[in-house]
Amino acid sequence: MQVKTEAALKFSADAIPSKTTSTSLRADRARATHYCNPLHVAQVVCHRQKDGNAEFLVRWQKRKTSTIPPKSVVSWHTLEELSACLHLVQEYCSTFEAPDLSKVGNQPSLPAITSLKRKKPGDDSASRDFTAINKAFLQLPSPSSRSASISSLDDGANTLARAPADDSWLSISVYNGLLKRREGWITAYRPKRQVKVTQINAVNLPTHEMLDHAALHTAPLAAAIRLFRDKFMKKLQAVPNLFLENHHDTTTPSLNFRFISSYVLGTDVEPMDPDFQSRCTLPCKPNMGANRGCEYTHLCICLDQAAVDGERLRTKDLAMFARFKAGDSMDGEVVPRRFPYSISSNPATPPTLQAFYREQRYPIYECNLECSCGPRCKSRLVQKGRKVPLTIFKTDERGWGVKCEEDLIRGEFIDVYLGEVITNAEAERREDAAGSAQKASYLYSLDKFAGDDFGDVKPEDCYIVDGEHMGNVTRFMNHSCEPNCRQYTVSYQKHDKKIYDLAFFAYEDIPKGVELTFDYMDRDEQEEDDVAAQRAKAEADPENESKPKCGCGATKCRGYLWI
Ligand SMILES: C[S@@+](CC[C@H](N)C(=O)[O-])C[C@H]1O[C@@H](n2cnc3c(N)ncnc32)[C@H](O)[C@@H]1O
Repeated sequence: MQVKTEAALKFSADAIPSKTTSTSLRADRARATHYCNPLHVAQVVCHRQKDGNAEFLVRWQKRKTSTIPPKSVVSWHTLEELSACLHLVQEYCSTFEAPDLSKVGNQPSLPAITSLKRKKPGDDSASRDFTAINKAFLQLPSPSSRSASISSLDDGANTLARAPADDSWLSISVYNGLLKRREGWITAYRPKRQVKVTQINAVNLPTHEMLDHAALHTAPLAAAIRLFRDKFMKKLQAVPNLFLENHHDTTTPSLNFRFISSYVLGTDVEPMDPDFQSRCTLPCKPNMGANRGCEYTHLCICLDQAAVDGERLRTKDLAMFARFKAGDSMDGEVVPRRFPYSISSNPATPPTLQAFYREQRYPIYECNLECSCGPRCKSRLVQKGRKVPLTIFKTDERGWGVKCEEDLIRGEFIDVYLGEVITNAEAERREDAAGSAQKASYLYSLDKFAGDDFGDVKPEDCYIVDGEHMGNVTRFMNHSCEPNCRQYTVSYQKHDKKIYDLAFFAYEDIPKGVELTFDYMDRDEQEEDDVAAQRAKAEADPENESKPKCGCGATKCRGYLWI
């Protein structure tokens, strides 16, 4: 049996087994206890080619309680050792230009890739320039205190860079000795025999030499890219009727994303007490209405807050109809109400959102688990989940997008937006942490009822859905100023104005394969001239300079995403 030695943990190049021969398999096993824990890895900084394989330079999280000299420790690791942190390797690899598909094919299992190129700064939102990497890597002291002489870590454990005379050097040096596993952490280790701990200055990590080497040796990244794809496909397989398509490059959506099937409630997010759940009782009963659901449009308590059916009210009570037309509130009045969905007698035709709801954006109240009606009730649709087959696909210039594999008819339900439900304060904290980098945004406010007539939900108390790291397919839907889908509020618990569903319906007939989009600002339709004037004004305003530009290409494009 292979005995684990401290030498095996050395983070010089020689310590990393790279070939799976019978002896190196044993070596792999010996290293198995040193698989990198994602909680301890801060960032993947650079890569190099070693014996034809890629190795990645990893920066470890700083250990608050550590008294061991290095405040930042880096080490080289194989893909295998980084198998639990592949999303960090993927983030690093996204700083390289995707390879030409005509050379590498587009199969789920990719052949070796030879044309990866380091992206030029500003190529797209995912690209980072090297200065940015360096800055993120260390909280740098002022440039004047940096060492003028930087050695490459490629030189191995004996590299010693000349340090500047001031004390700042201590906090920026990188221990380059042995690593040891201690209390679940991988820490720098100073063997007793070792008289002098070798350190290198890490002010400019990755060094220019490392960057040059990485730019020249991109071929081994093909193995990493293949792994990203395989791992994402595994996540996708757990979601019915969902596919991935990429005819542009070999990238895969972020591995730091988990598909979920319902909201995940964050800290301090409280759903309403189920005891206050309003529900329909008698005369509603399961499977009434010729097996097509509830027919009690003026008695069902669940329709209390539904839209008033003006046409039927006119035939029933002219005086009341006049009040309704004059804009009086019909809350609490026994009047005919409208079911939100039309159910066709043809089972091949999907249910659709009634025109009134589609145009007026009236909140939809569906029956809930406590209701007396059965599963066929007309007021149950969104809660039954997505039925249409969707594909996440790579767009020309807007990252990933979503399309449907079948024709959609106007008013057809697509899916809800899911994610982690967080407080406003937490959303602000996350936005601040993301900084000014032009990152994609996945925050969706649950503010439909903020400042409504009852005034019981203040804007600052609204919750926010964050779909960045957990969510579902709709988190990949892009914005258009002339969208073909719209988002509607769907509630099961009428009194809970803070947690409800954000449901997407087709706003027009959408042929199969057309990208599904919605308006991130949820604006009503405007005249073309008004939009053009608005766009010209926005473009002239220096405050908008750093705002993300819209690439929807619509005639009525407002120019910016959030404007
Ligand atoms: C909810 S995500 C949509 C999915 C995203 N494309 C992706 O690849 O993950 C929102 C982000 O997508 C990009 N995006 C969406 N619509 C866009 C548009 N019309 N023009 C430019 N970028 C857009 C922006 O980066 C935005 O912050």
